[in-house]
Amino acid sequence: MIGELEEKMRSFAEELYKIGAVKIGEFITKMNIPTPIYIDLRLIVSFPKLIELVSDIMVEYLKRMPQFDIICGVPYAALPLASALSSKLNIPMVMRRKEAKSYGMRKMIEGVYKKGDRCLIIEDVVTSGSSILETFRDLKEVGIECSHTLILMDRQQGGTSNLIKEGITMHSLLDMTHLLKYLKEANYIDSLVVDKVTNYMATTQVDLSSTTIPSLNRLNLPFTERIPYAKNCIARELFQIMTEKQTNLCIAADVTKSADLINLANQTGPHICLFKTHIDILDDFHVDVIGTLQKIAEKHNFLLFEDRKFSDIGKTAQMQYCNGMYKIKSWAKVITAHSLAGAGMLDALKQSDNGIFLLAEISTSGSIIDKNYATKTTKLASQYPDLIAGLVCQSPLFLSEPGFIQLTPGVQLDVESDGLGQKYNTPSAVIEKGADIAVVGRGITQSSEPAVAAEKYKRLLWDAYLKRVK
Ligand SMILES: O=c1ccn([C@@H]2O[C@H](COP(=O)(O)O)[C@@H](O)[C@H]2O)c(=O)[nH]1
Repeated sequence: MIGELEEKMRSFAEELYKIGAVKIGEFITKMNIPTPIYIDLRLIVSFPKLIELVSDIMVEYLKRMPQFDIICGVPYAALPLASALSSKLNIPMVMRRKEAKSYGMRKMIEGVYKKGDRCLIIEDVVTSGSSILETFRDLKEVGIECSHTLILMDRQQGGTSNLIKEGITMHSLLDMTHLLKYLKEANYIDSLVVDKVTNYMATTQVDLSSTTIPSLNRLNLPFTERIPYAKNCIARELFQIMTEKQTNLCIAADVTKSADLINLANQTGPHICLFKTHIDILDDFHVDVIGTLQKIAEKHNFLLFEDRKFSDIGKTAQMQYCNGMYKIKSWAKVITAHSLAGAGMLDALKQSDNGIFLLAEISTSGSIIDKNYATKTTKLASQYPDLIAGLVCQSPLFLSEPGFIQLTPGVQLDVESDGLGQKYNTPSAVIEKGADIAVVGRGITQSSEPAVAAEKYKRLLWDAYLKRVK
């Protein structure tokens, strides 16, 4: 920090808080570490006056630094800052691509430069410094020299020392200690938050030379701790419901009469987090059934889930989802899809408030799905974290992605198969094999007392989950 710029930085810190760029809560960093504070400086593009203020401060700061021939912003968040600075100082800018183009010159650095040019790297927020190093390496590759970086905000978690090891001096306008100080003095945060963040910074220093990035195993994490990792709204809601109701039971309500379906929802409602339907097996479907199910779902706090297993080209899948007599989109926020049609179909099914469980494995003997298909499905899911709530599978395919949910069907006590290929496991066996939510159908629907059976499955599944996360 530089003394005379302090007042400007204080008002900058307060402005950041006012526009919502400083968030207090539970978040996940790029390094997959939970954090109680998140700084989102990408927001400032929407506040031209703030860009103006910060680029003025940068210009002041640069008066004390060596001369540079070019400026490069770390993509993408720092690009508007670098470009504002470039025009204020009349120093040319170059741009680093995140990925090389698949056509043309395949250049990683765009713009006009020559070997030996001295470049100043601009970044918004630094935790470990890893993003600056990626940019630095690409610039070095084409002969551009960089030994300084000017950043807006240092989270003080090891960035300075990681960069200096590579010969880069980091200059920051603001650091976490000062941000907390200014916000506390302006009464935006209290000392509890200051202590929590300070303690967090002290215990989460990142040394890039020795770091194996902390890998998380979702099987050991309680559902509440997985909420911040979940990017899909339905996954977050399910973690919440499961925790509140202490149930990870999904009923497969495979009955063919509407009255039976409604009875099942009423009886099992208190014990389930998801009510899974195959709406097209009802002999007497009428839209009123949906309204009734919605009321019961609201009363007992569970979600309606249509196991439609979409698998067609995008356009057809979209019509199957939105149109026809079932109008699935209007009531089932949770649906299933096969992964075989790929990204186009997922784009077609995407809504802002829905969640898809992708089928990576199937619980029936003789299935032609193999390991390769399951792995590709997992990969596809990671490309759509906003849309995918989880995977339908029989084994723990994704361990280090705690934001996804493993949904496992084929669960029944005392029965191994149904004679038509379905394979069953016990509640404790599926939880051990990574299930977060277990689907039980005939184990409940064919019981003489579905409510009692549901309660029993609920207890067995929840106990097995508690044992796993202990
Ligand atoms: O791999 C899968 C995917 C989906 N299911 C569905 O789950 C239920 C299972 O019912 P049970 O009576 O418990 O056998 C059913 O609706 C299937 O369509 C599955 O079994 N396996």
